[in-house]
Amino acid sequence: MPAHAVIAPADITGLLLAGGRGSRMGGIDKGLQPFNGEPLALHAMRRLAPQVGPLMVNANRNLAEYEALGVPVWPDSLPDYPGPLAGFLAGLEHCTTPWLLTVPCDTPLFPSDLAARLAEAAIAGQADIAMALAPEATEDGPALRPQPVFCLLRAELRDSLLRYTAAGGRKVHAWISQHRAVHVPFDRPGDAPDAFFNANTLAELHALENR
Ligand SMILES: Nc1nc2c(ncn2[C@@H]2O[C@H](COP(=O)(O)OP(=O)(O)OP(=O)(O)O)[C@@H](O)[C@H]2O)c(=O)[nH]1
Ligand SMILES: [Mg+2]
Repeated sequence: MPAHAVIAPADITGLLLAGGRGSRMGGIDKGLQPFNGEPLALHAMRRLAPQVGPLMVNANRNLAEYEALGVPVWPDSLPDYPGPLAGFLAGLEHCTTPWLLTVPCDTPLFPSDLAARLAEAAIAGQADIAMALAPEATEDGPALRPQPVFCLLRAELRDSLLRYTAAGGRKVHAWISQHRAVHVPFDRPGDAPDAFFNANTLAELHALENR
């Protein structure tokens, strides 16, 4: 790859991951839950759209409601809610751009420069995957934690992920570690410290609304 290569937004398909069970929310469809009066999925799509070219949604329930967002909706091809890698796979199976960017449906404040910074790091590191790192509070103070569902993936990884999941693999980190990956910290001065706050429970969702 030439050193001056860049990844343009049009080279990236944005994939909203909304295919989980939402069990910590009582089994409801997380992406359709209202956040400040509008579905979480709509907030995420609005933030994602200016950063990428094509958009798609991965969902396994209420497909018509996701289709109302006006973008293609793809369910998992793997049965039984095997986890986020099933969403990655659904995205890679339908992606026609060289890169795919995944974002989850439950993190409405994710950075507006997510795609640009992951893309820059992927090129600089000649990587096939770029994953976000975000500051999180721990007992020993703030630490940078991987955000495995915020991933920029080269579309050519599809066959690798097909093989990994067909063999029963379910762990995002284990699959990613088979590839050339870079980690991209989002803790610069000016980065919002709560950009990667996600809502797993309704209480967390309401707390996030009131920030
Ligand atoms: N396609 C697909 N996506 C999933 C699956 N499990 C989780 N995800 C997505 O991965 C992201 C992070 O998952 P979680 O925060 O654990 O969401 P969840 O699995 O719906 O919620 P819990 O059941 O409470 O764990 C979310 O965007 C989910 O929609 C799955 O089995 N299939
Ligand atoms: Mg889960």
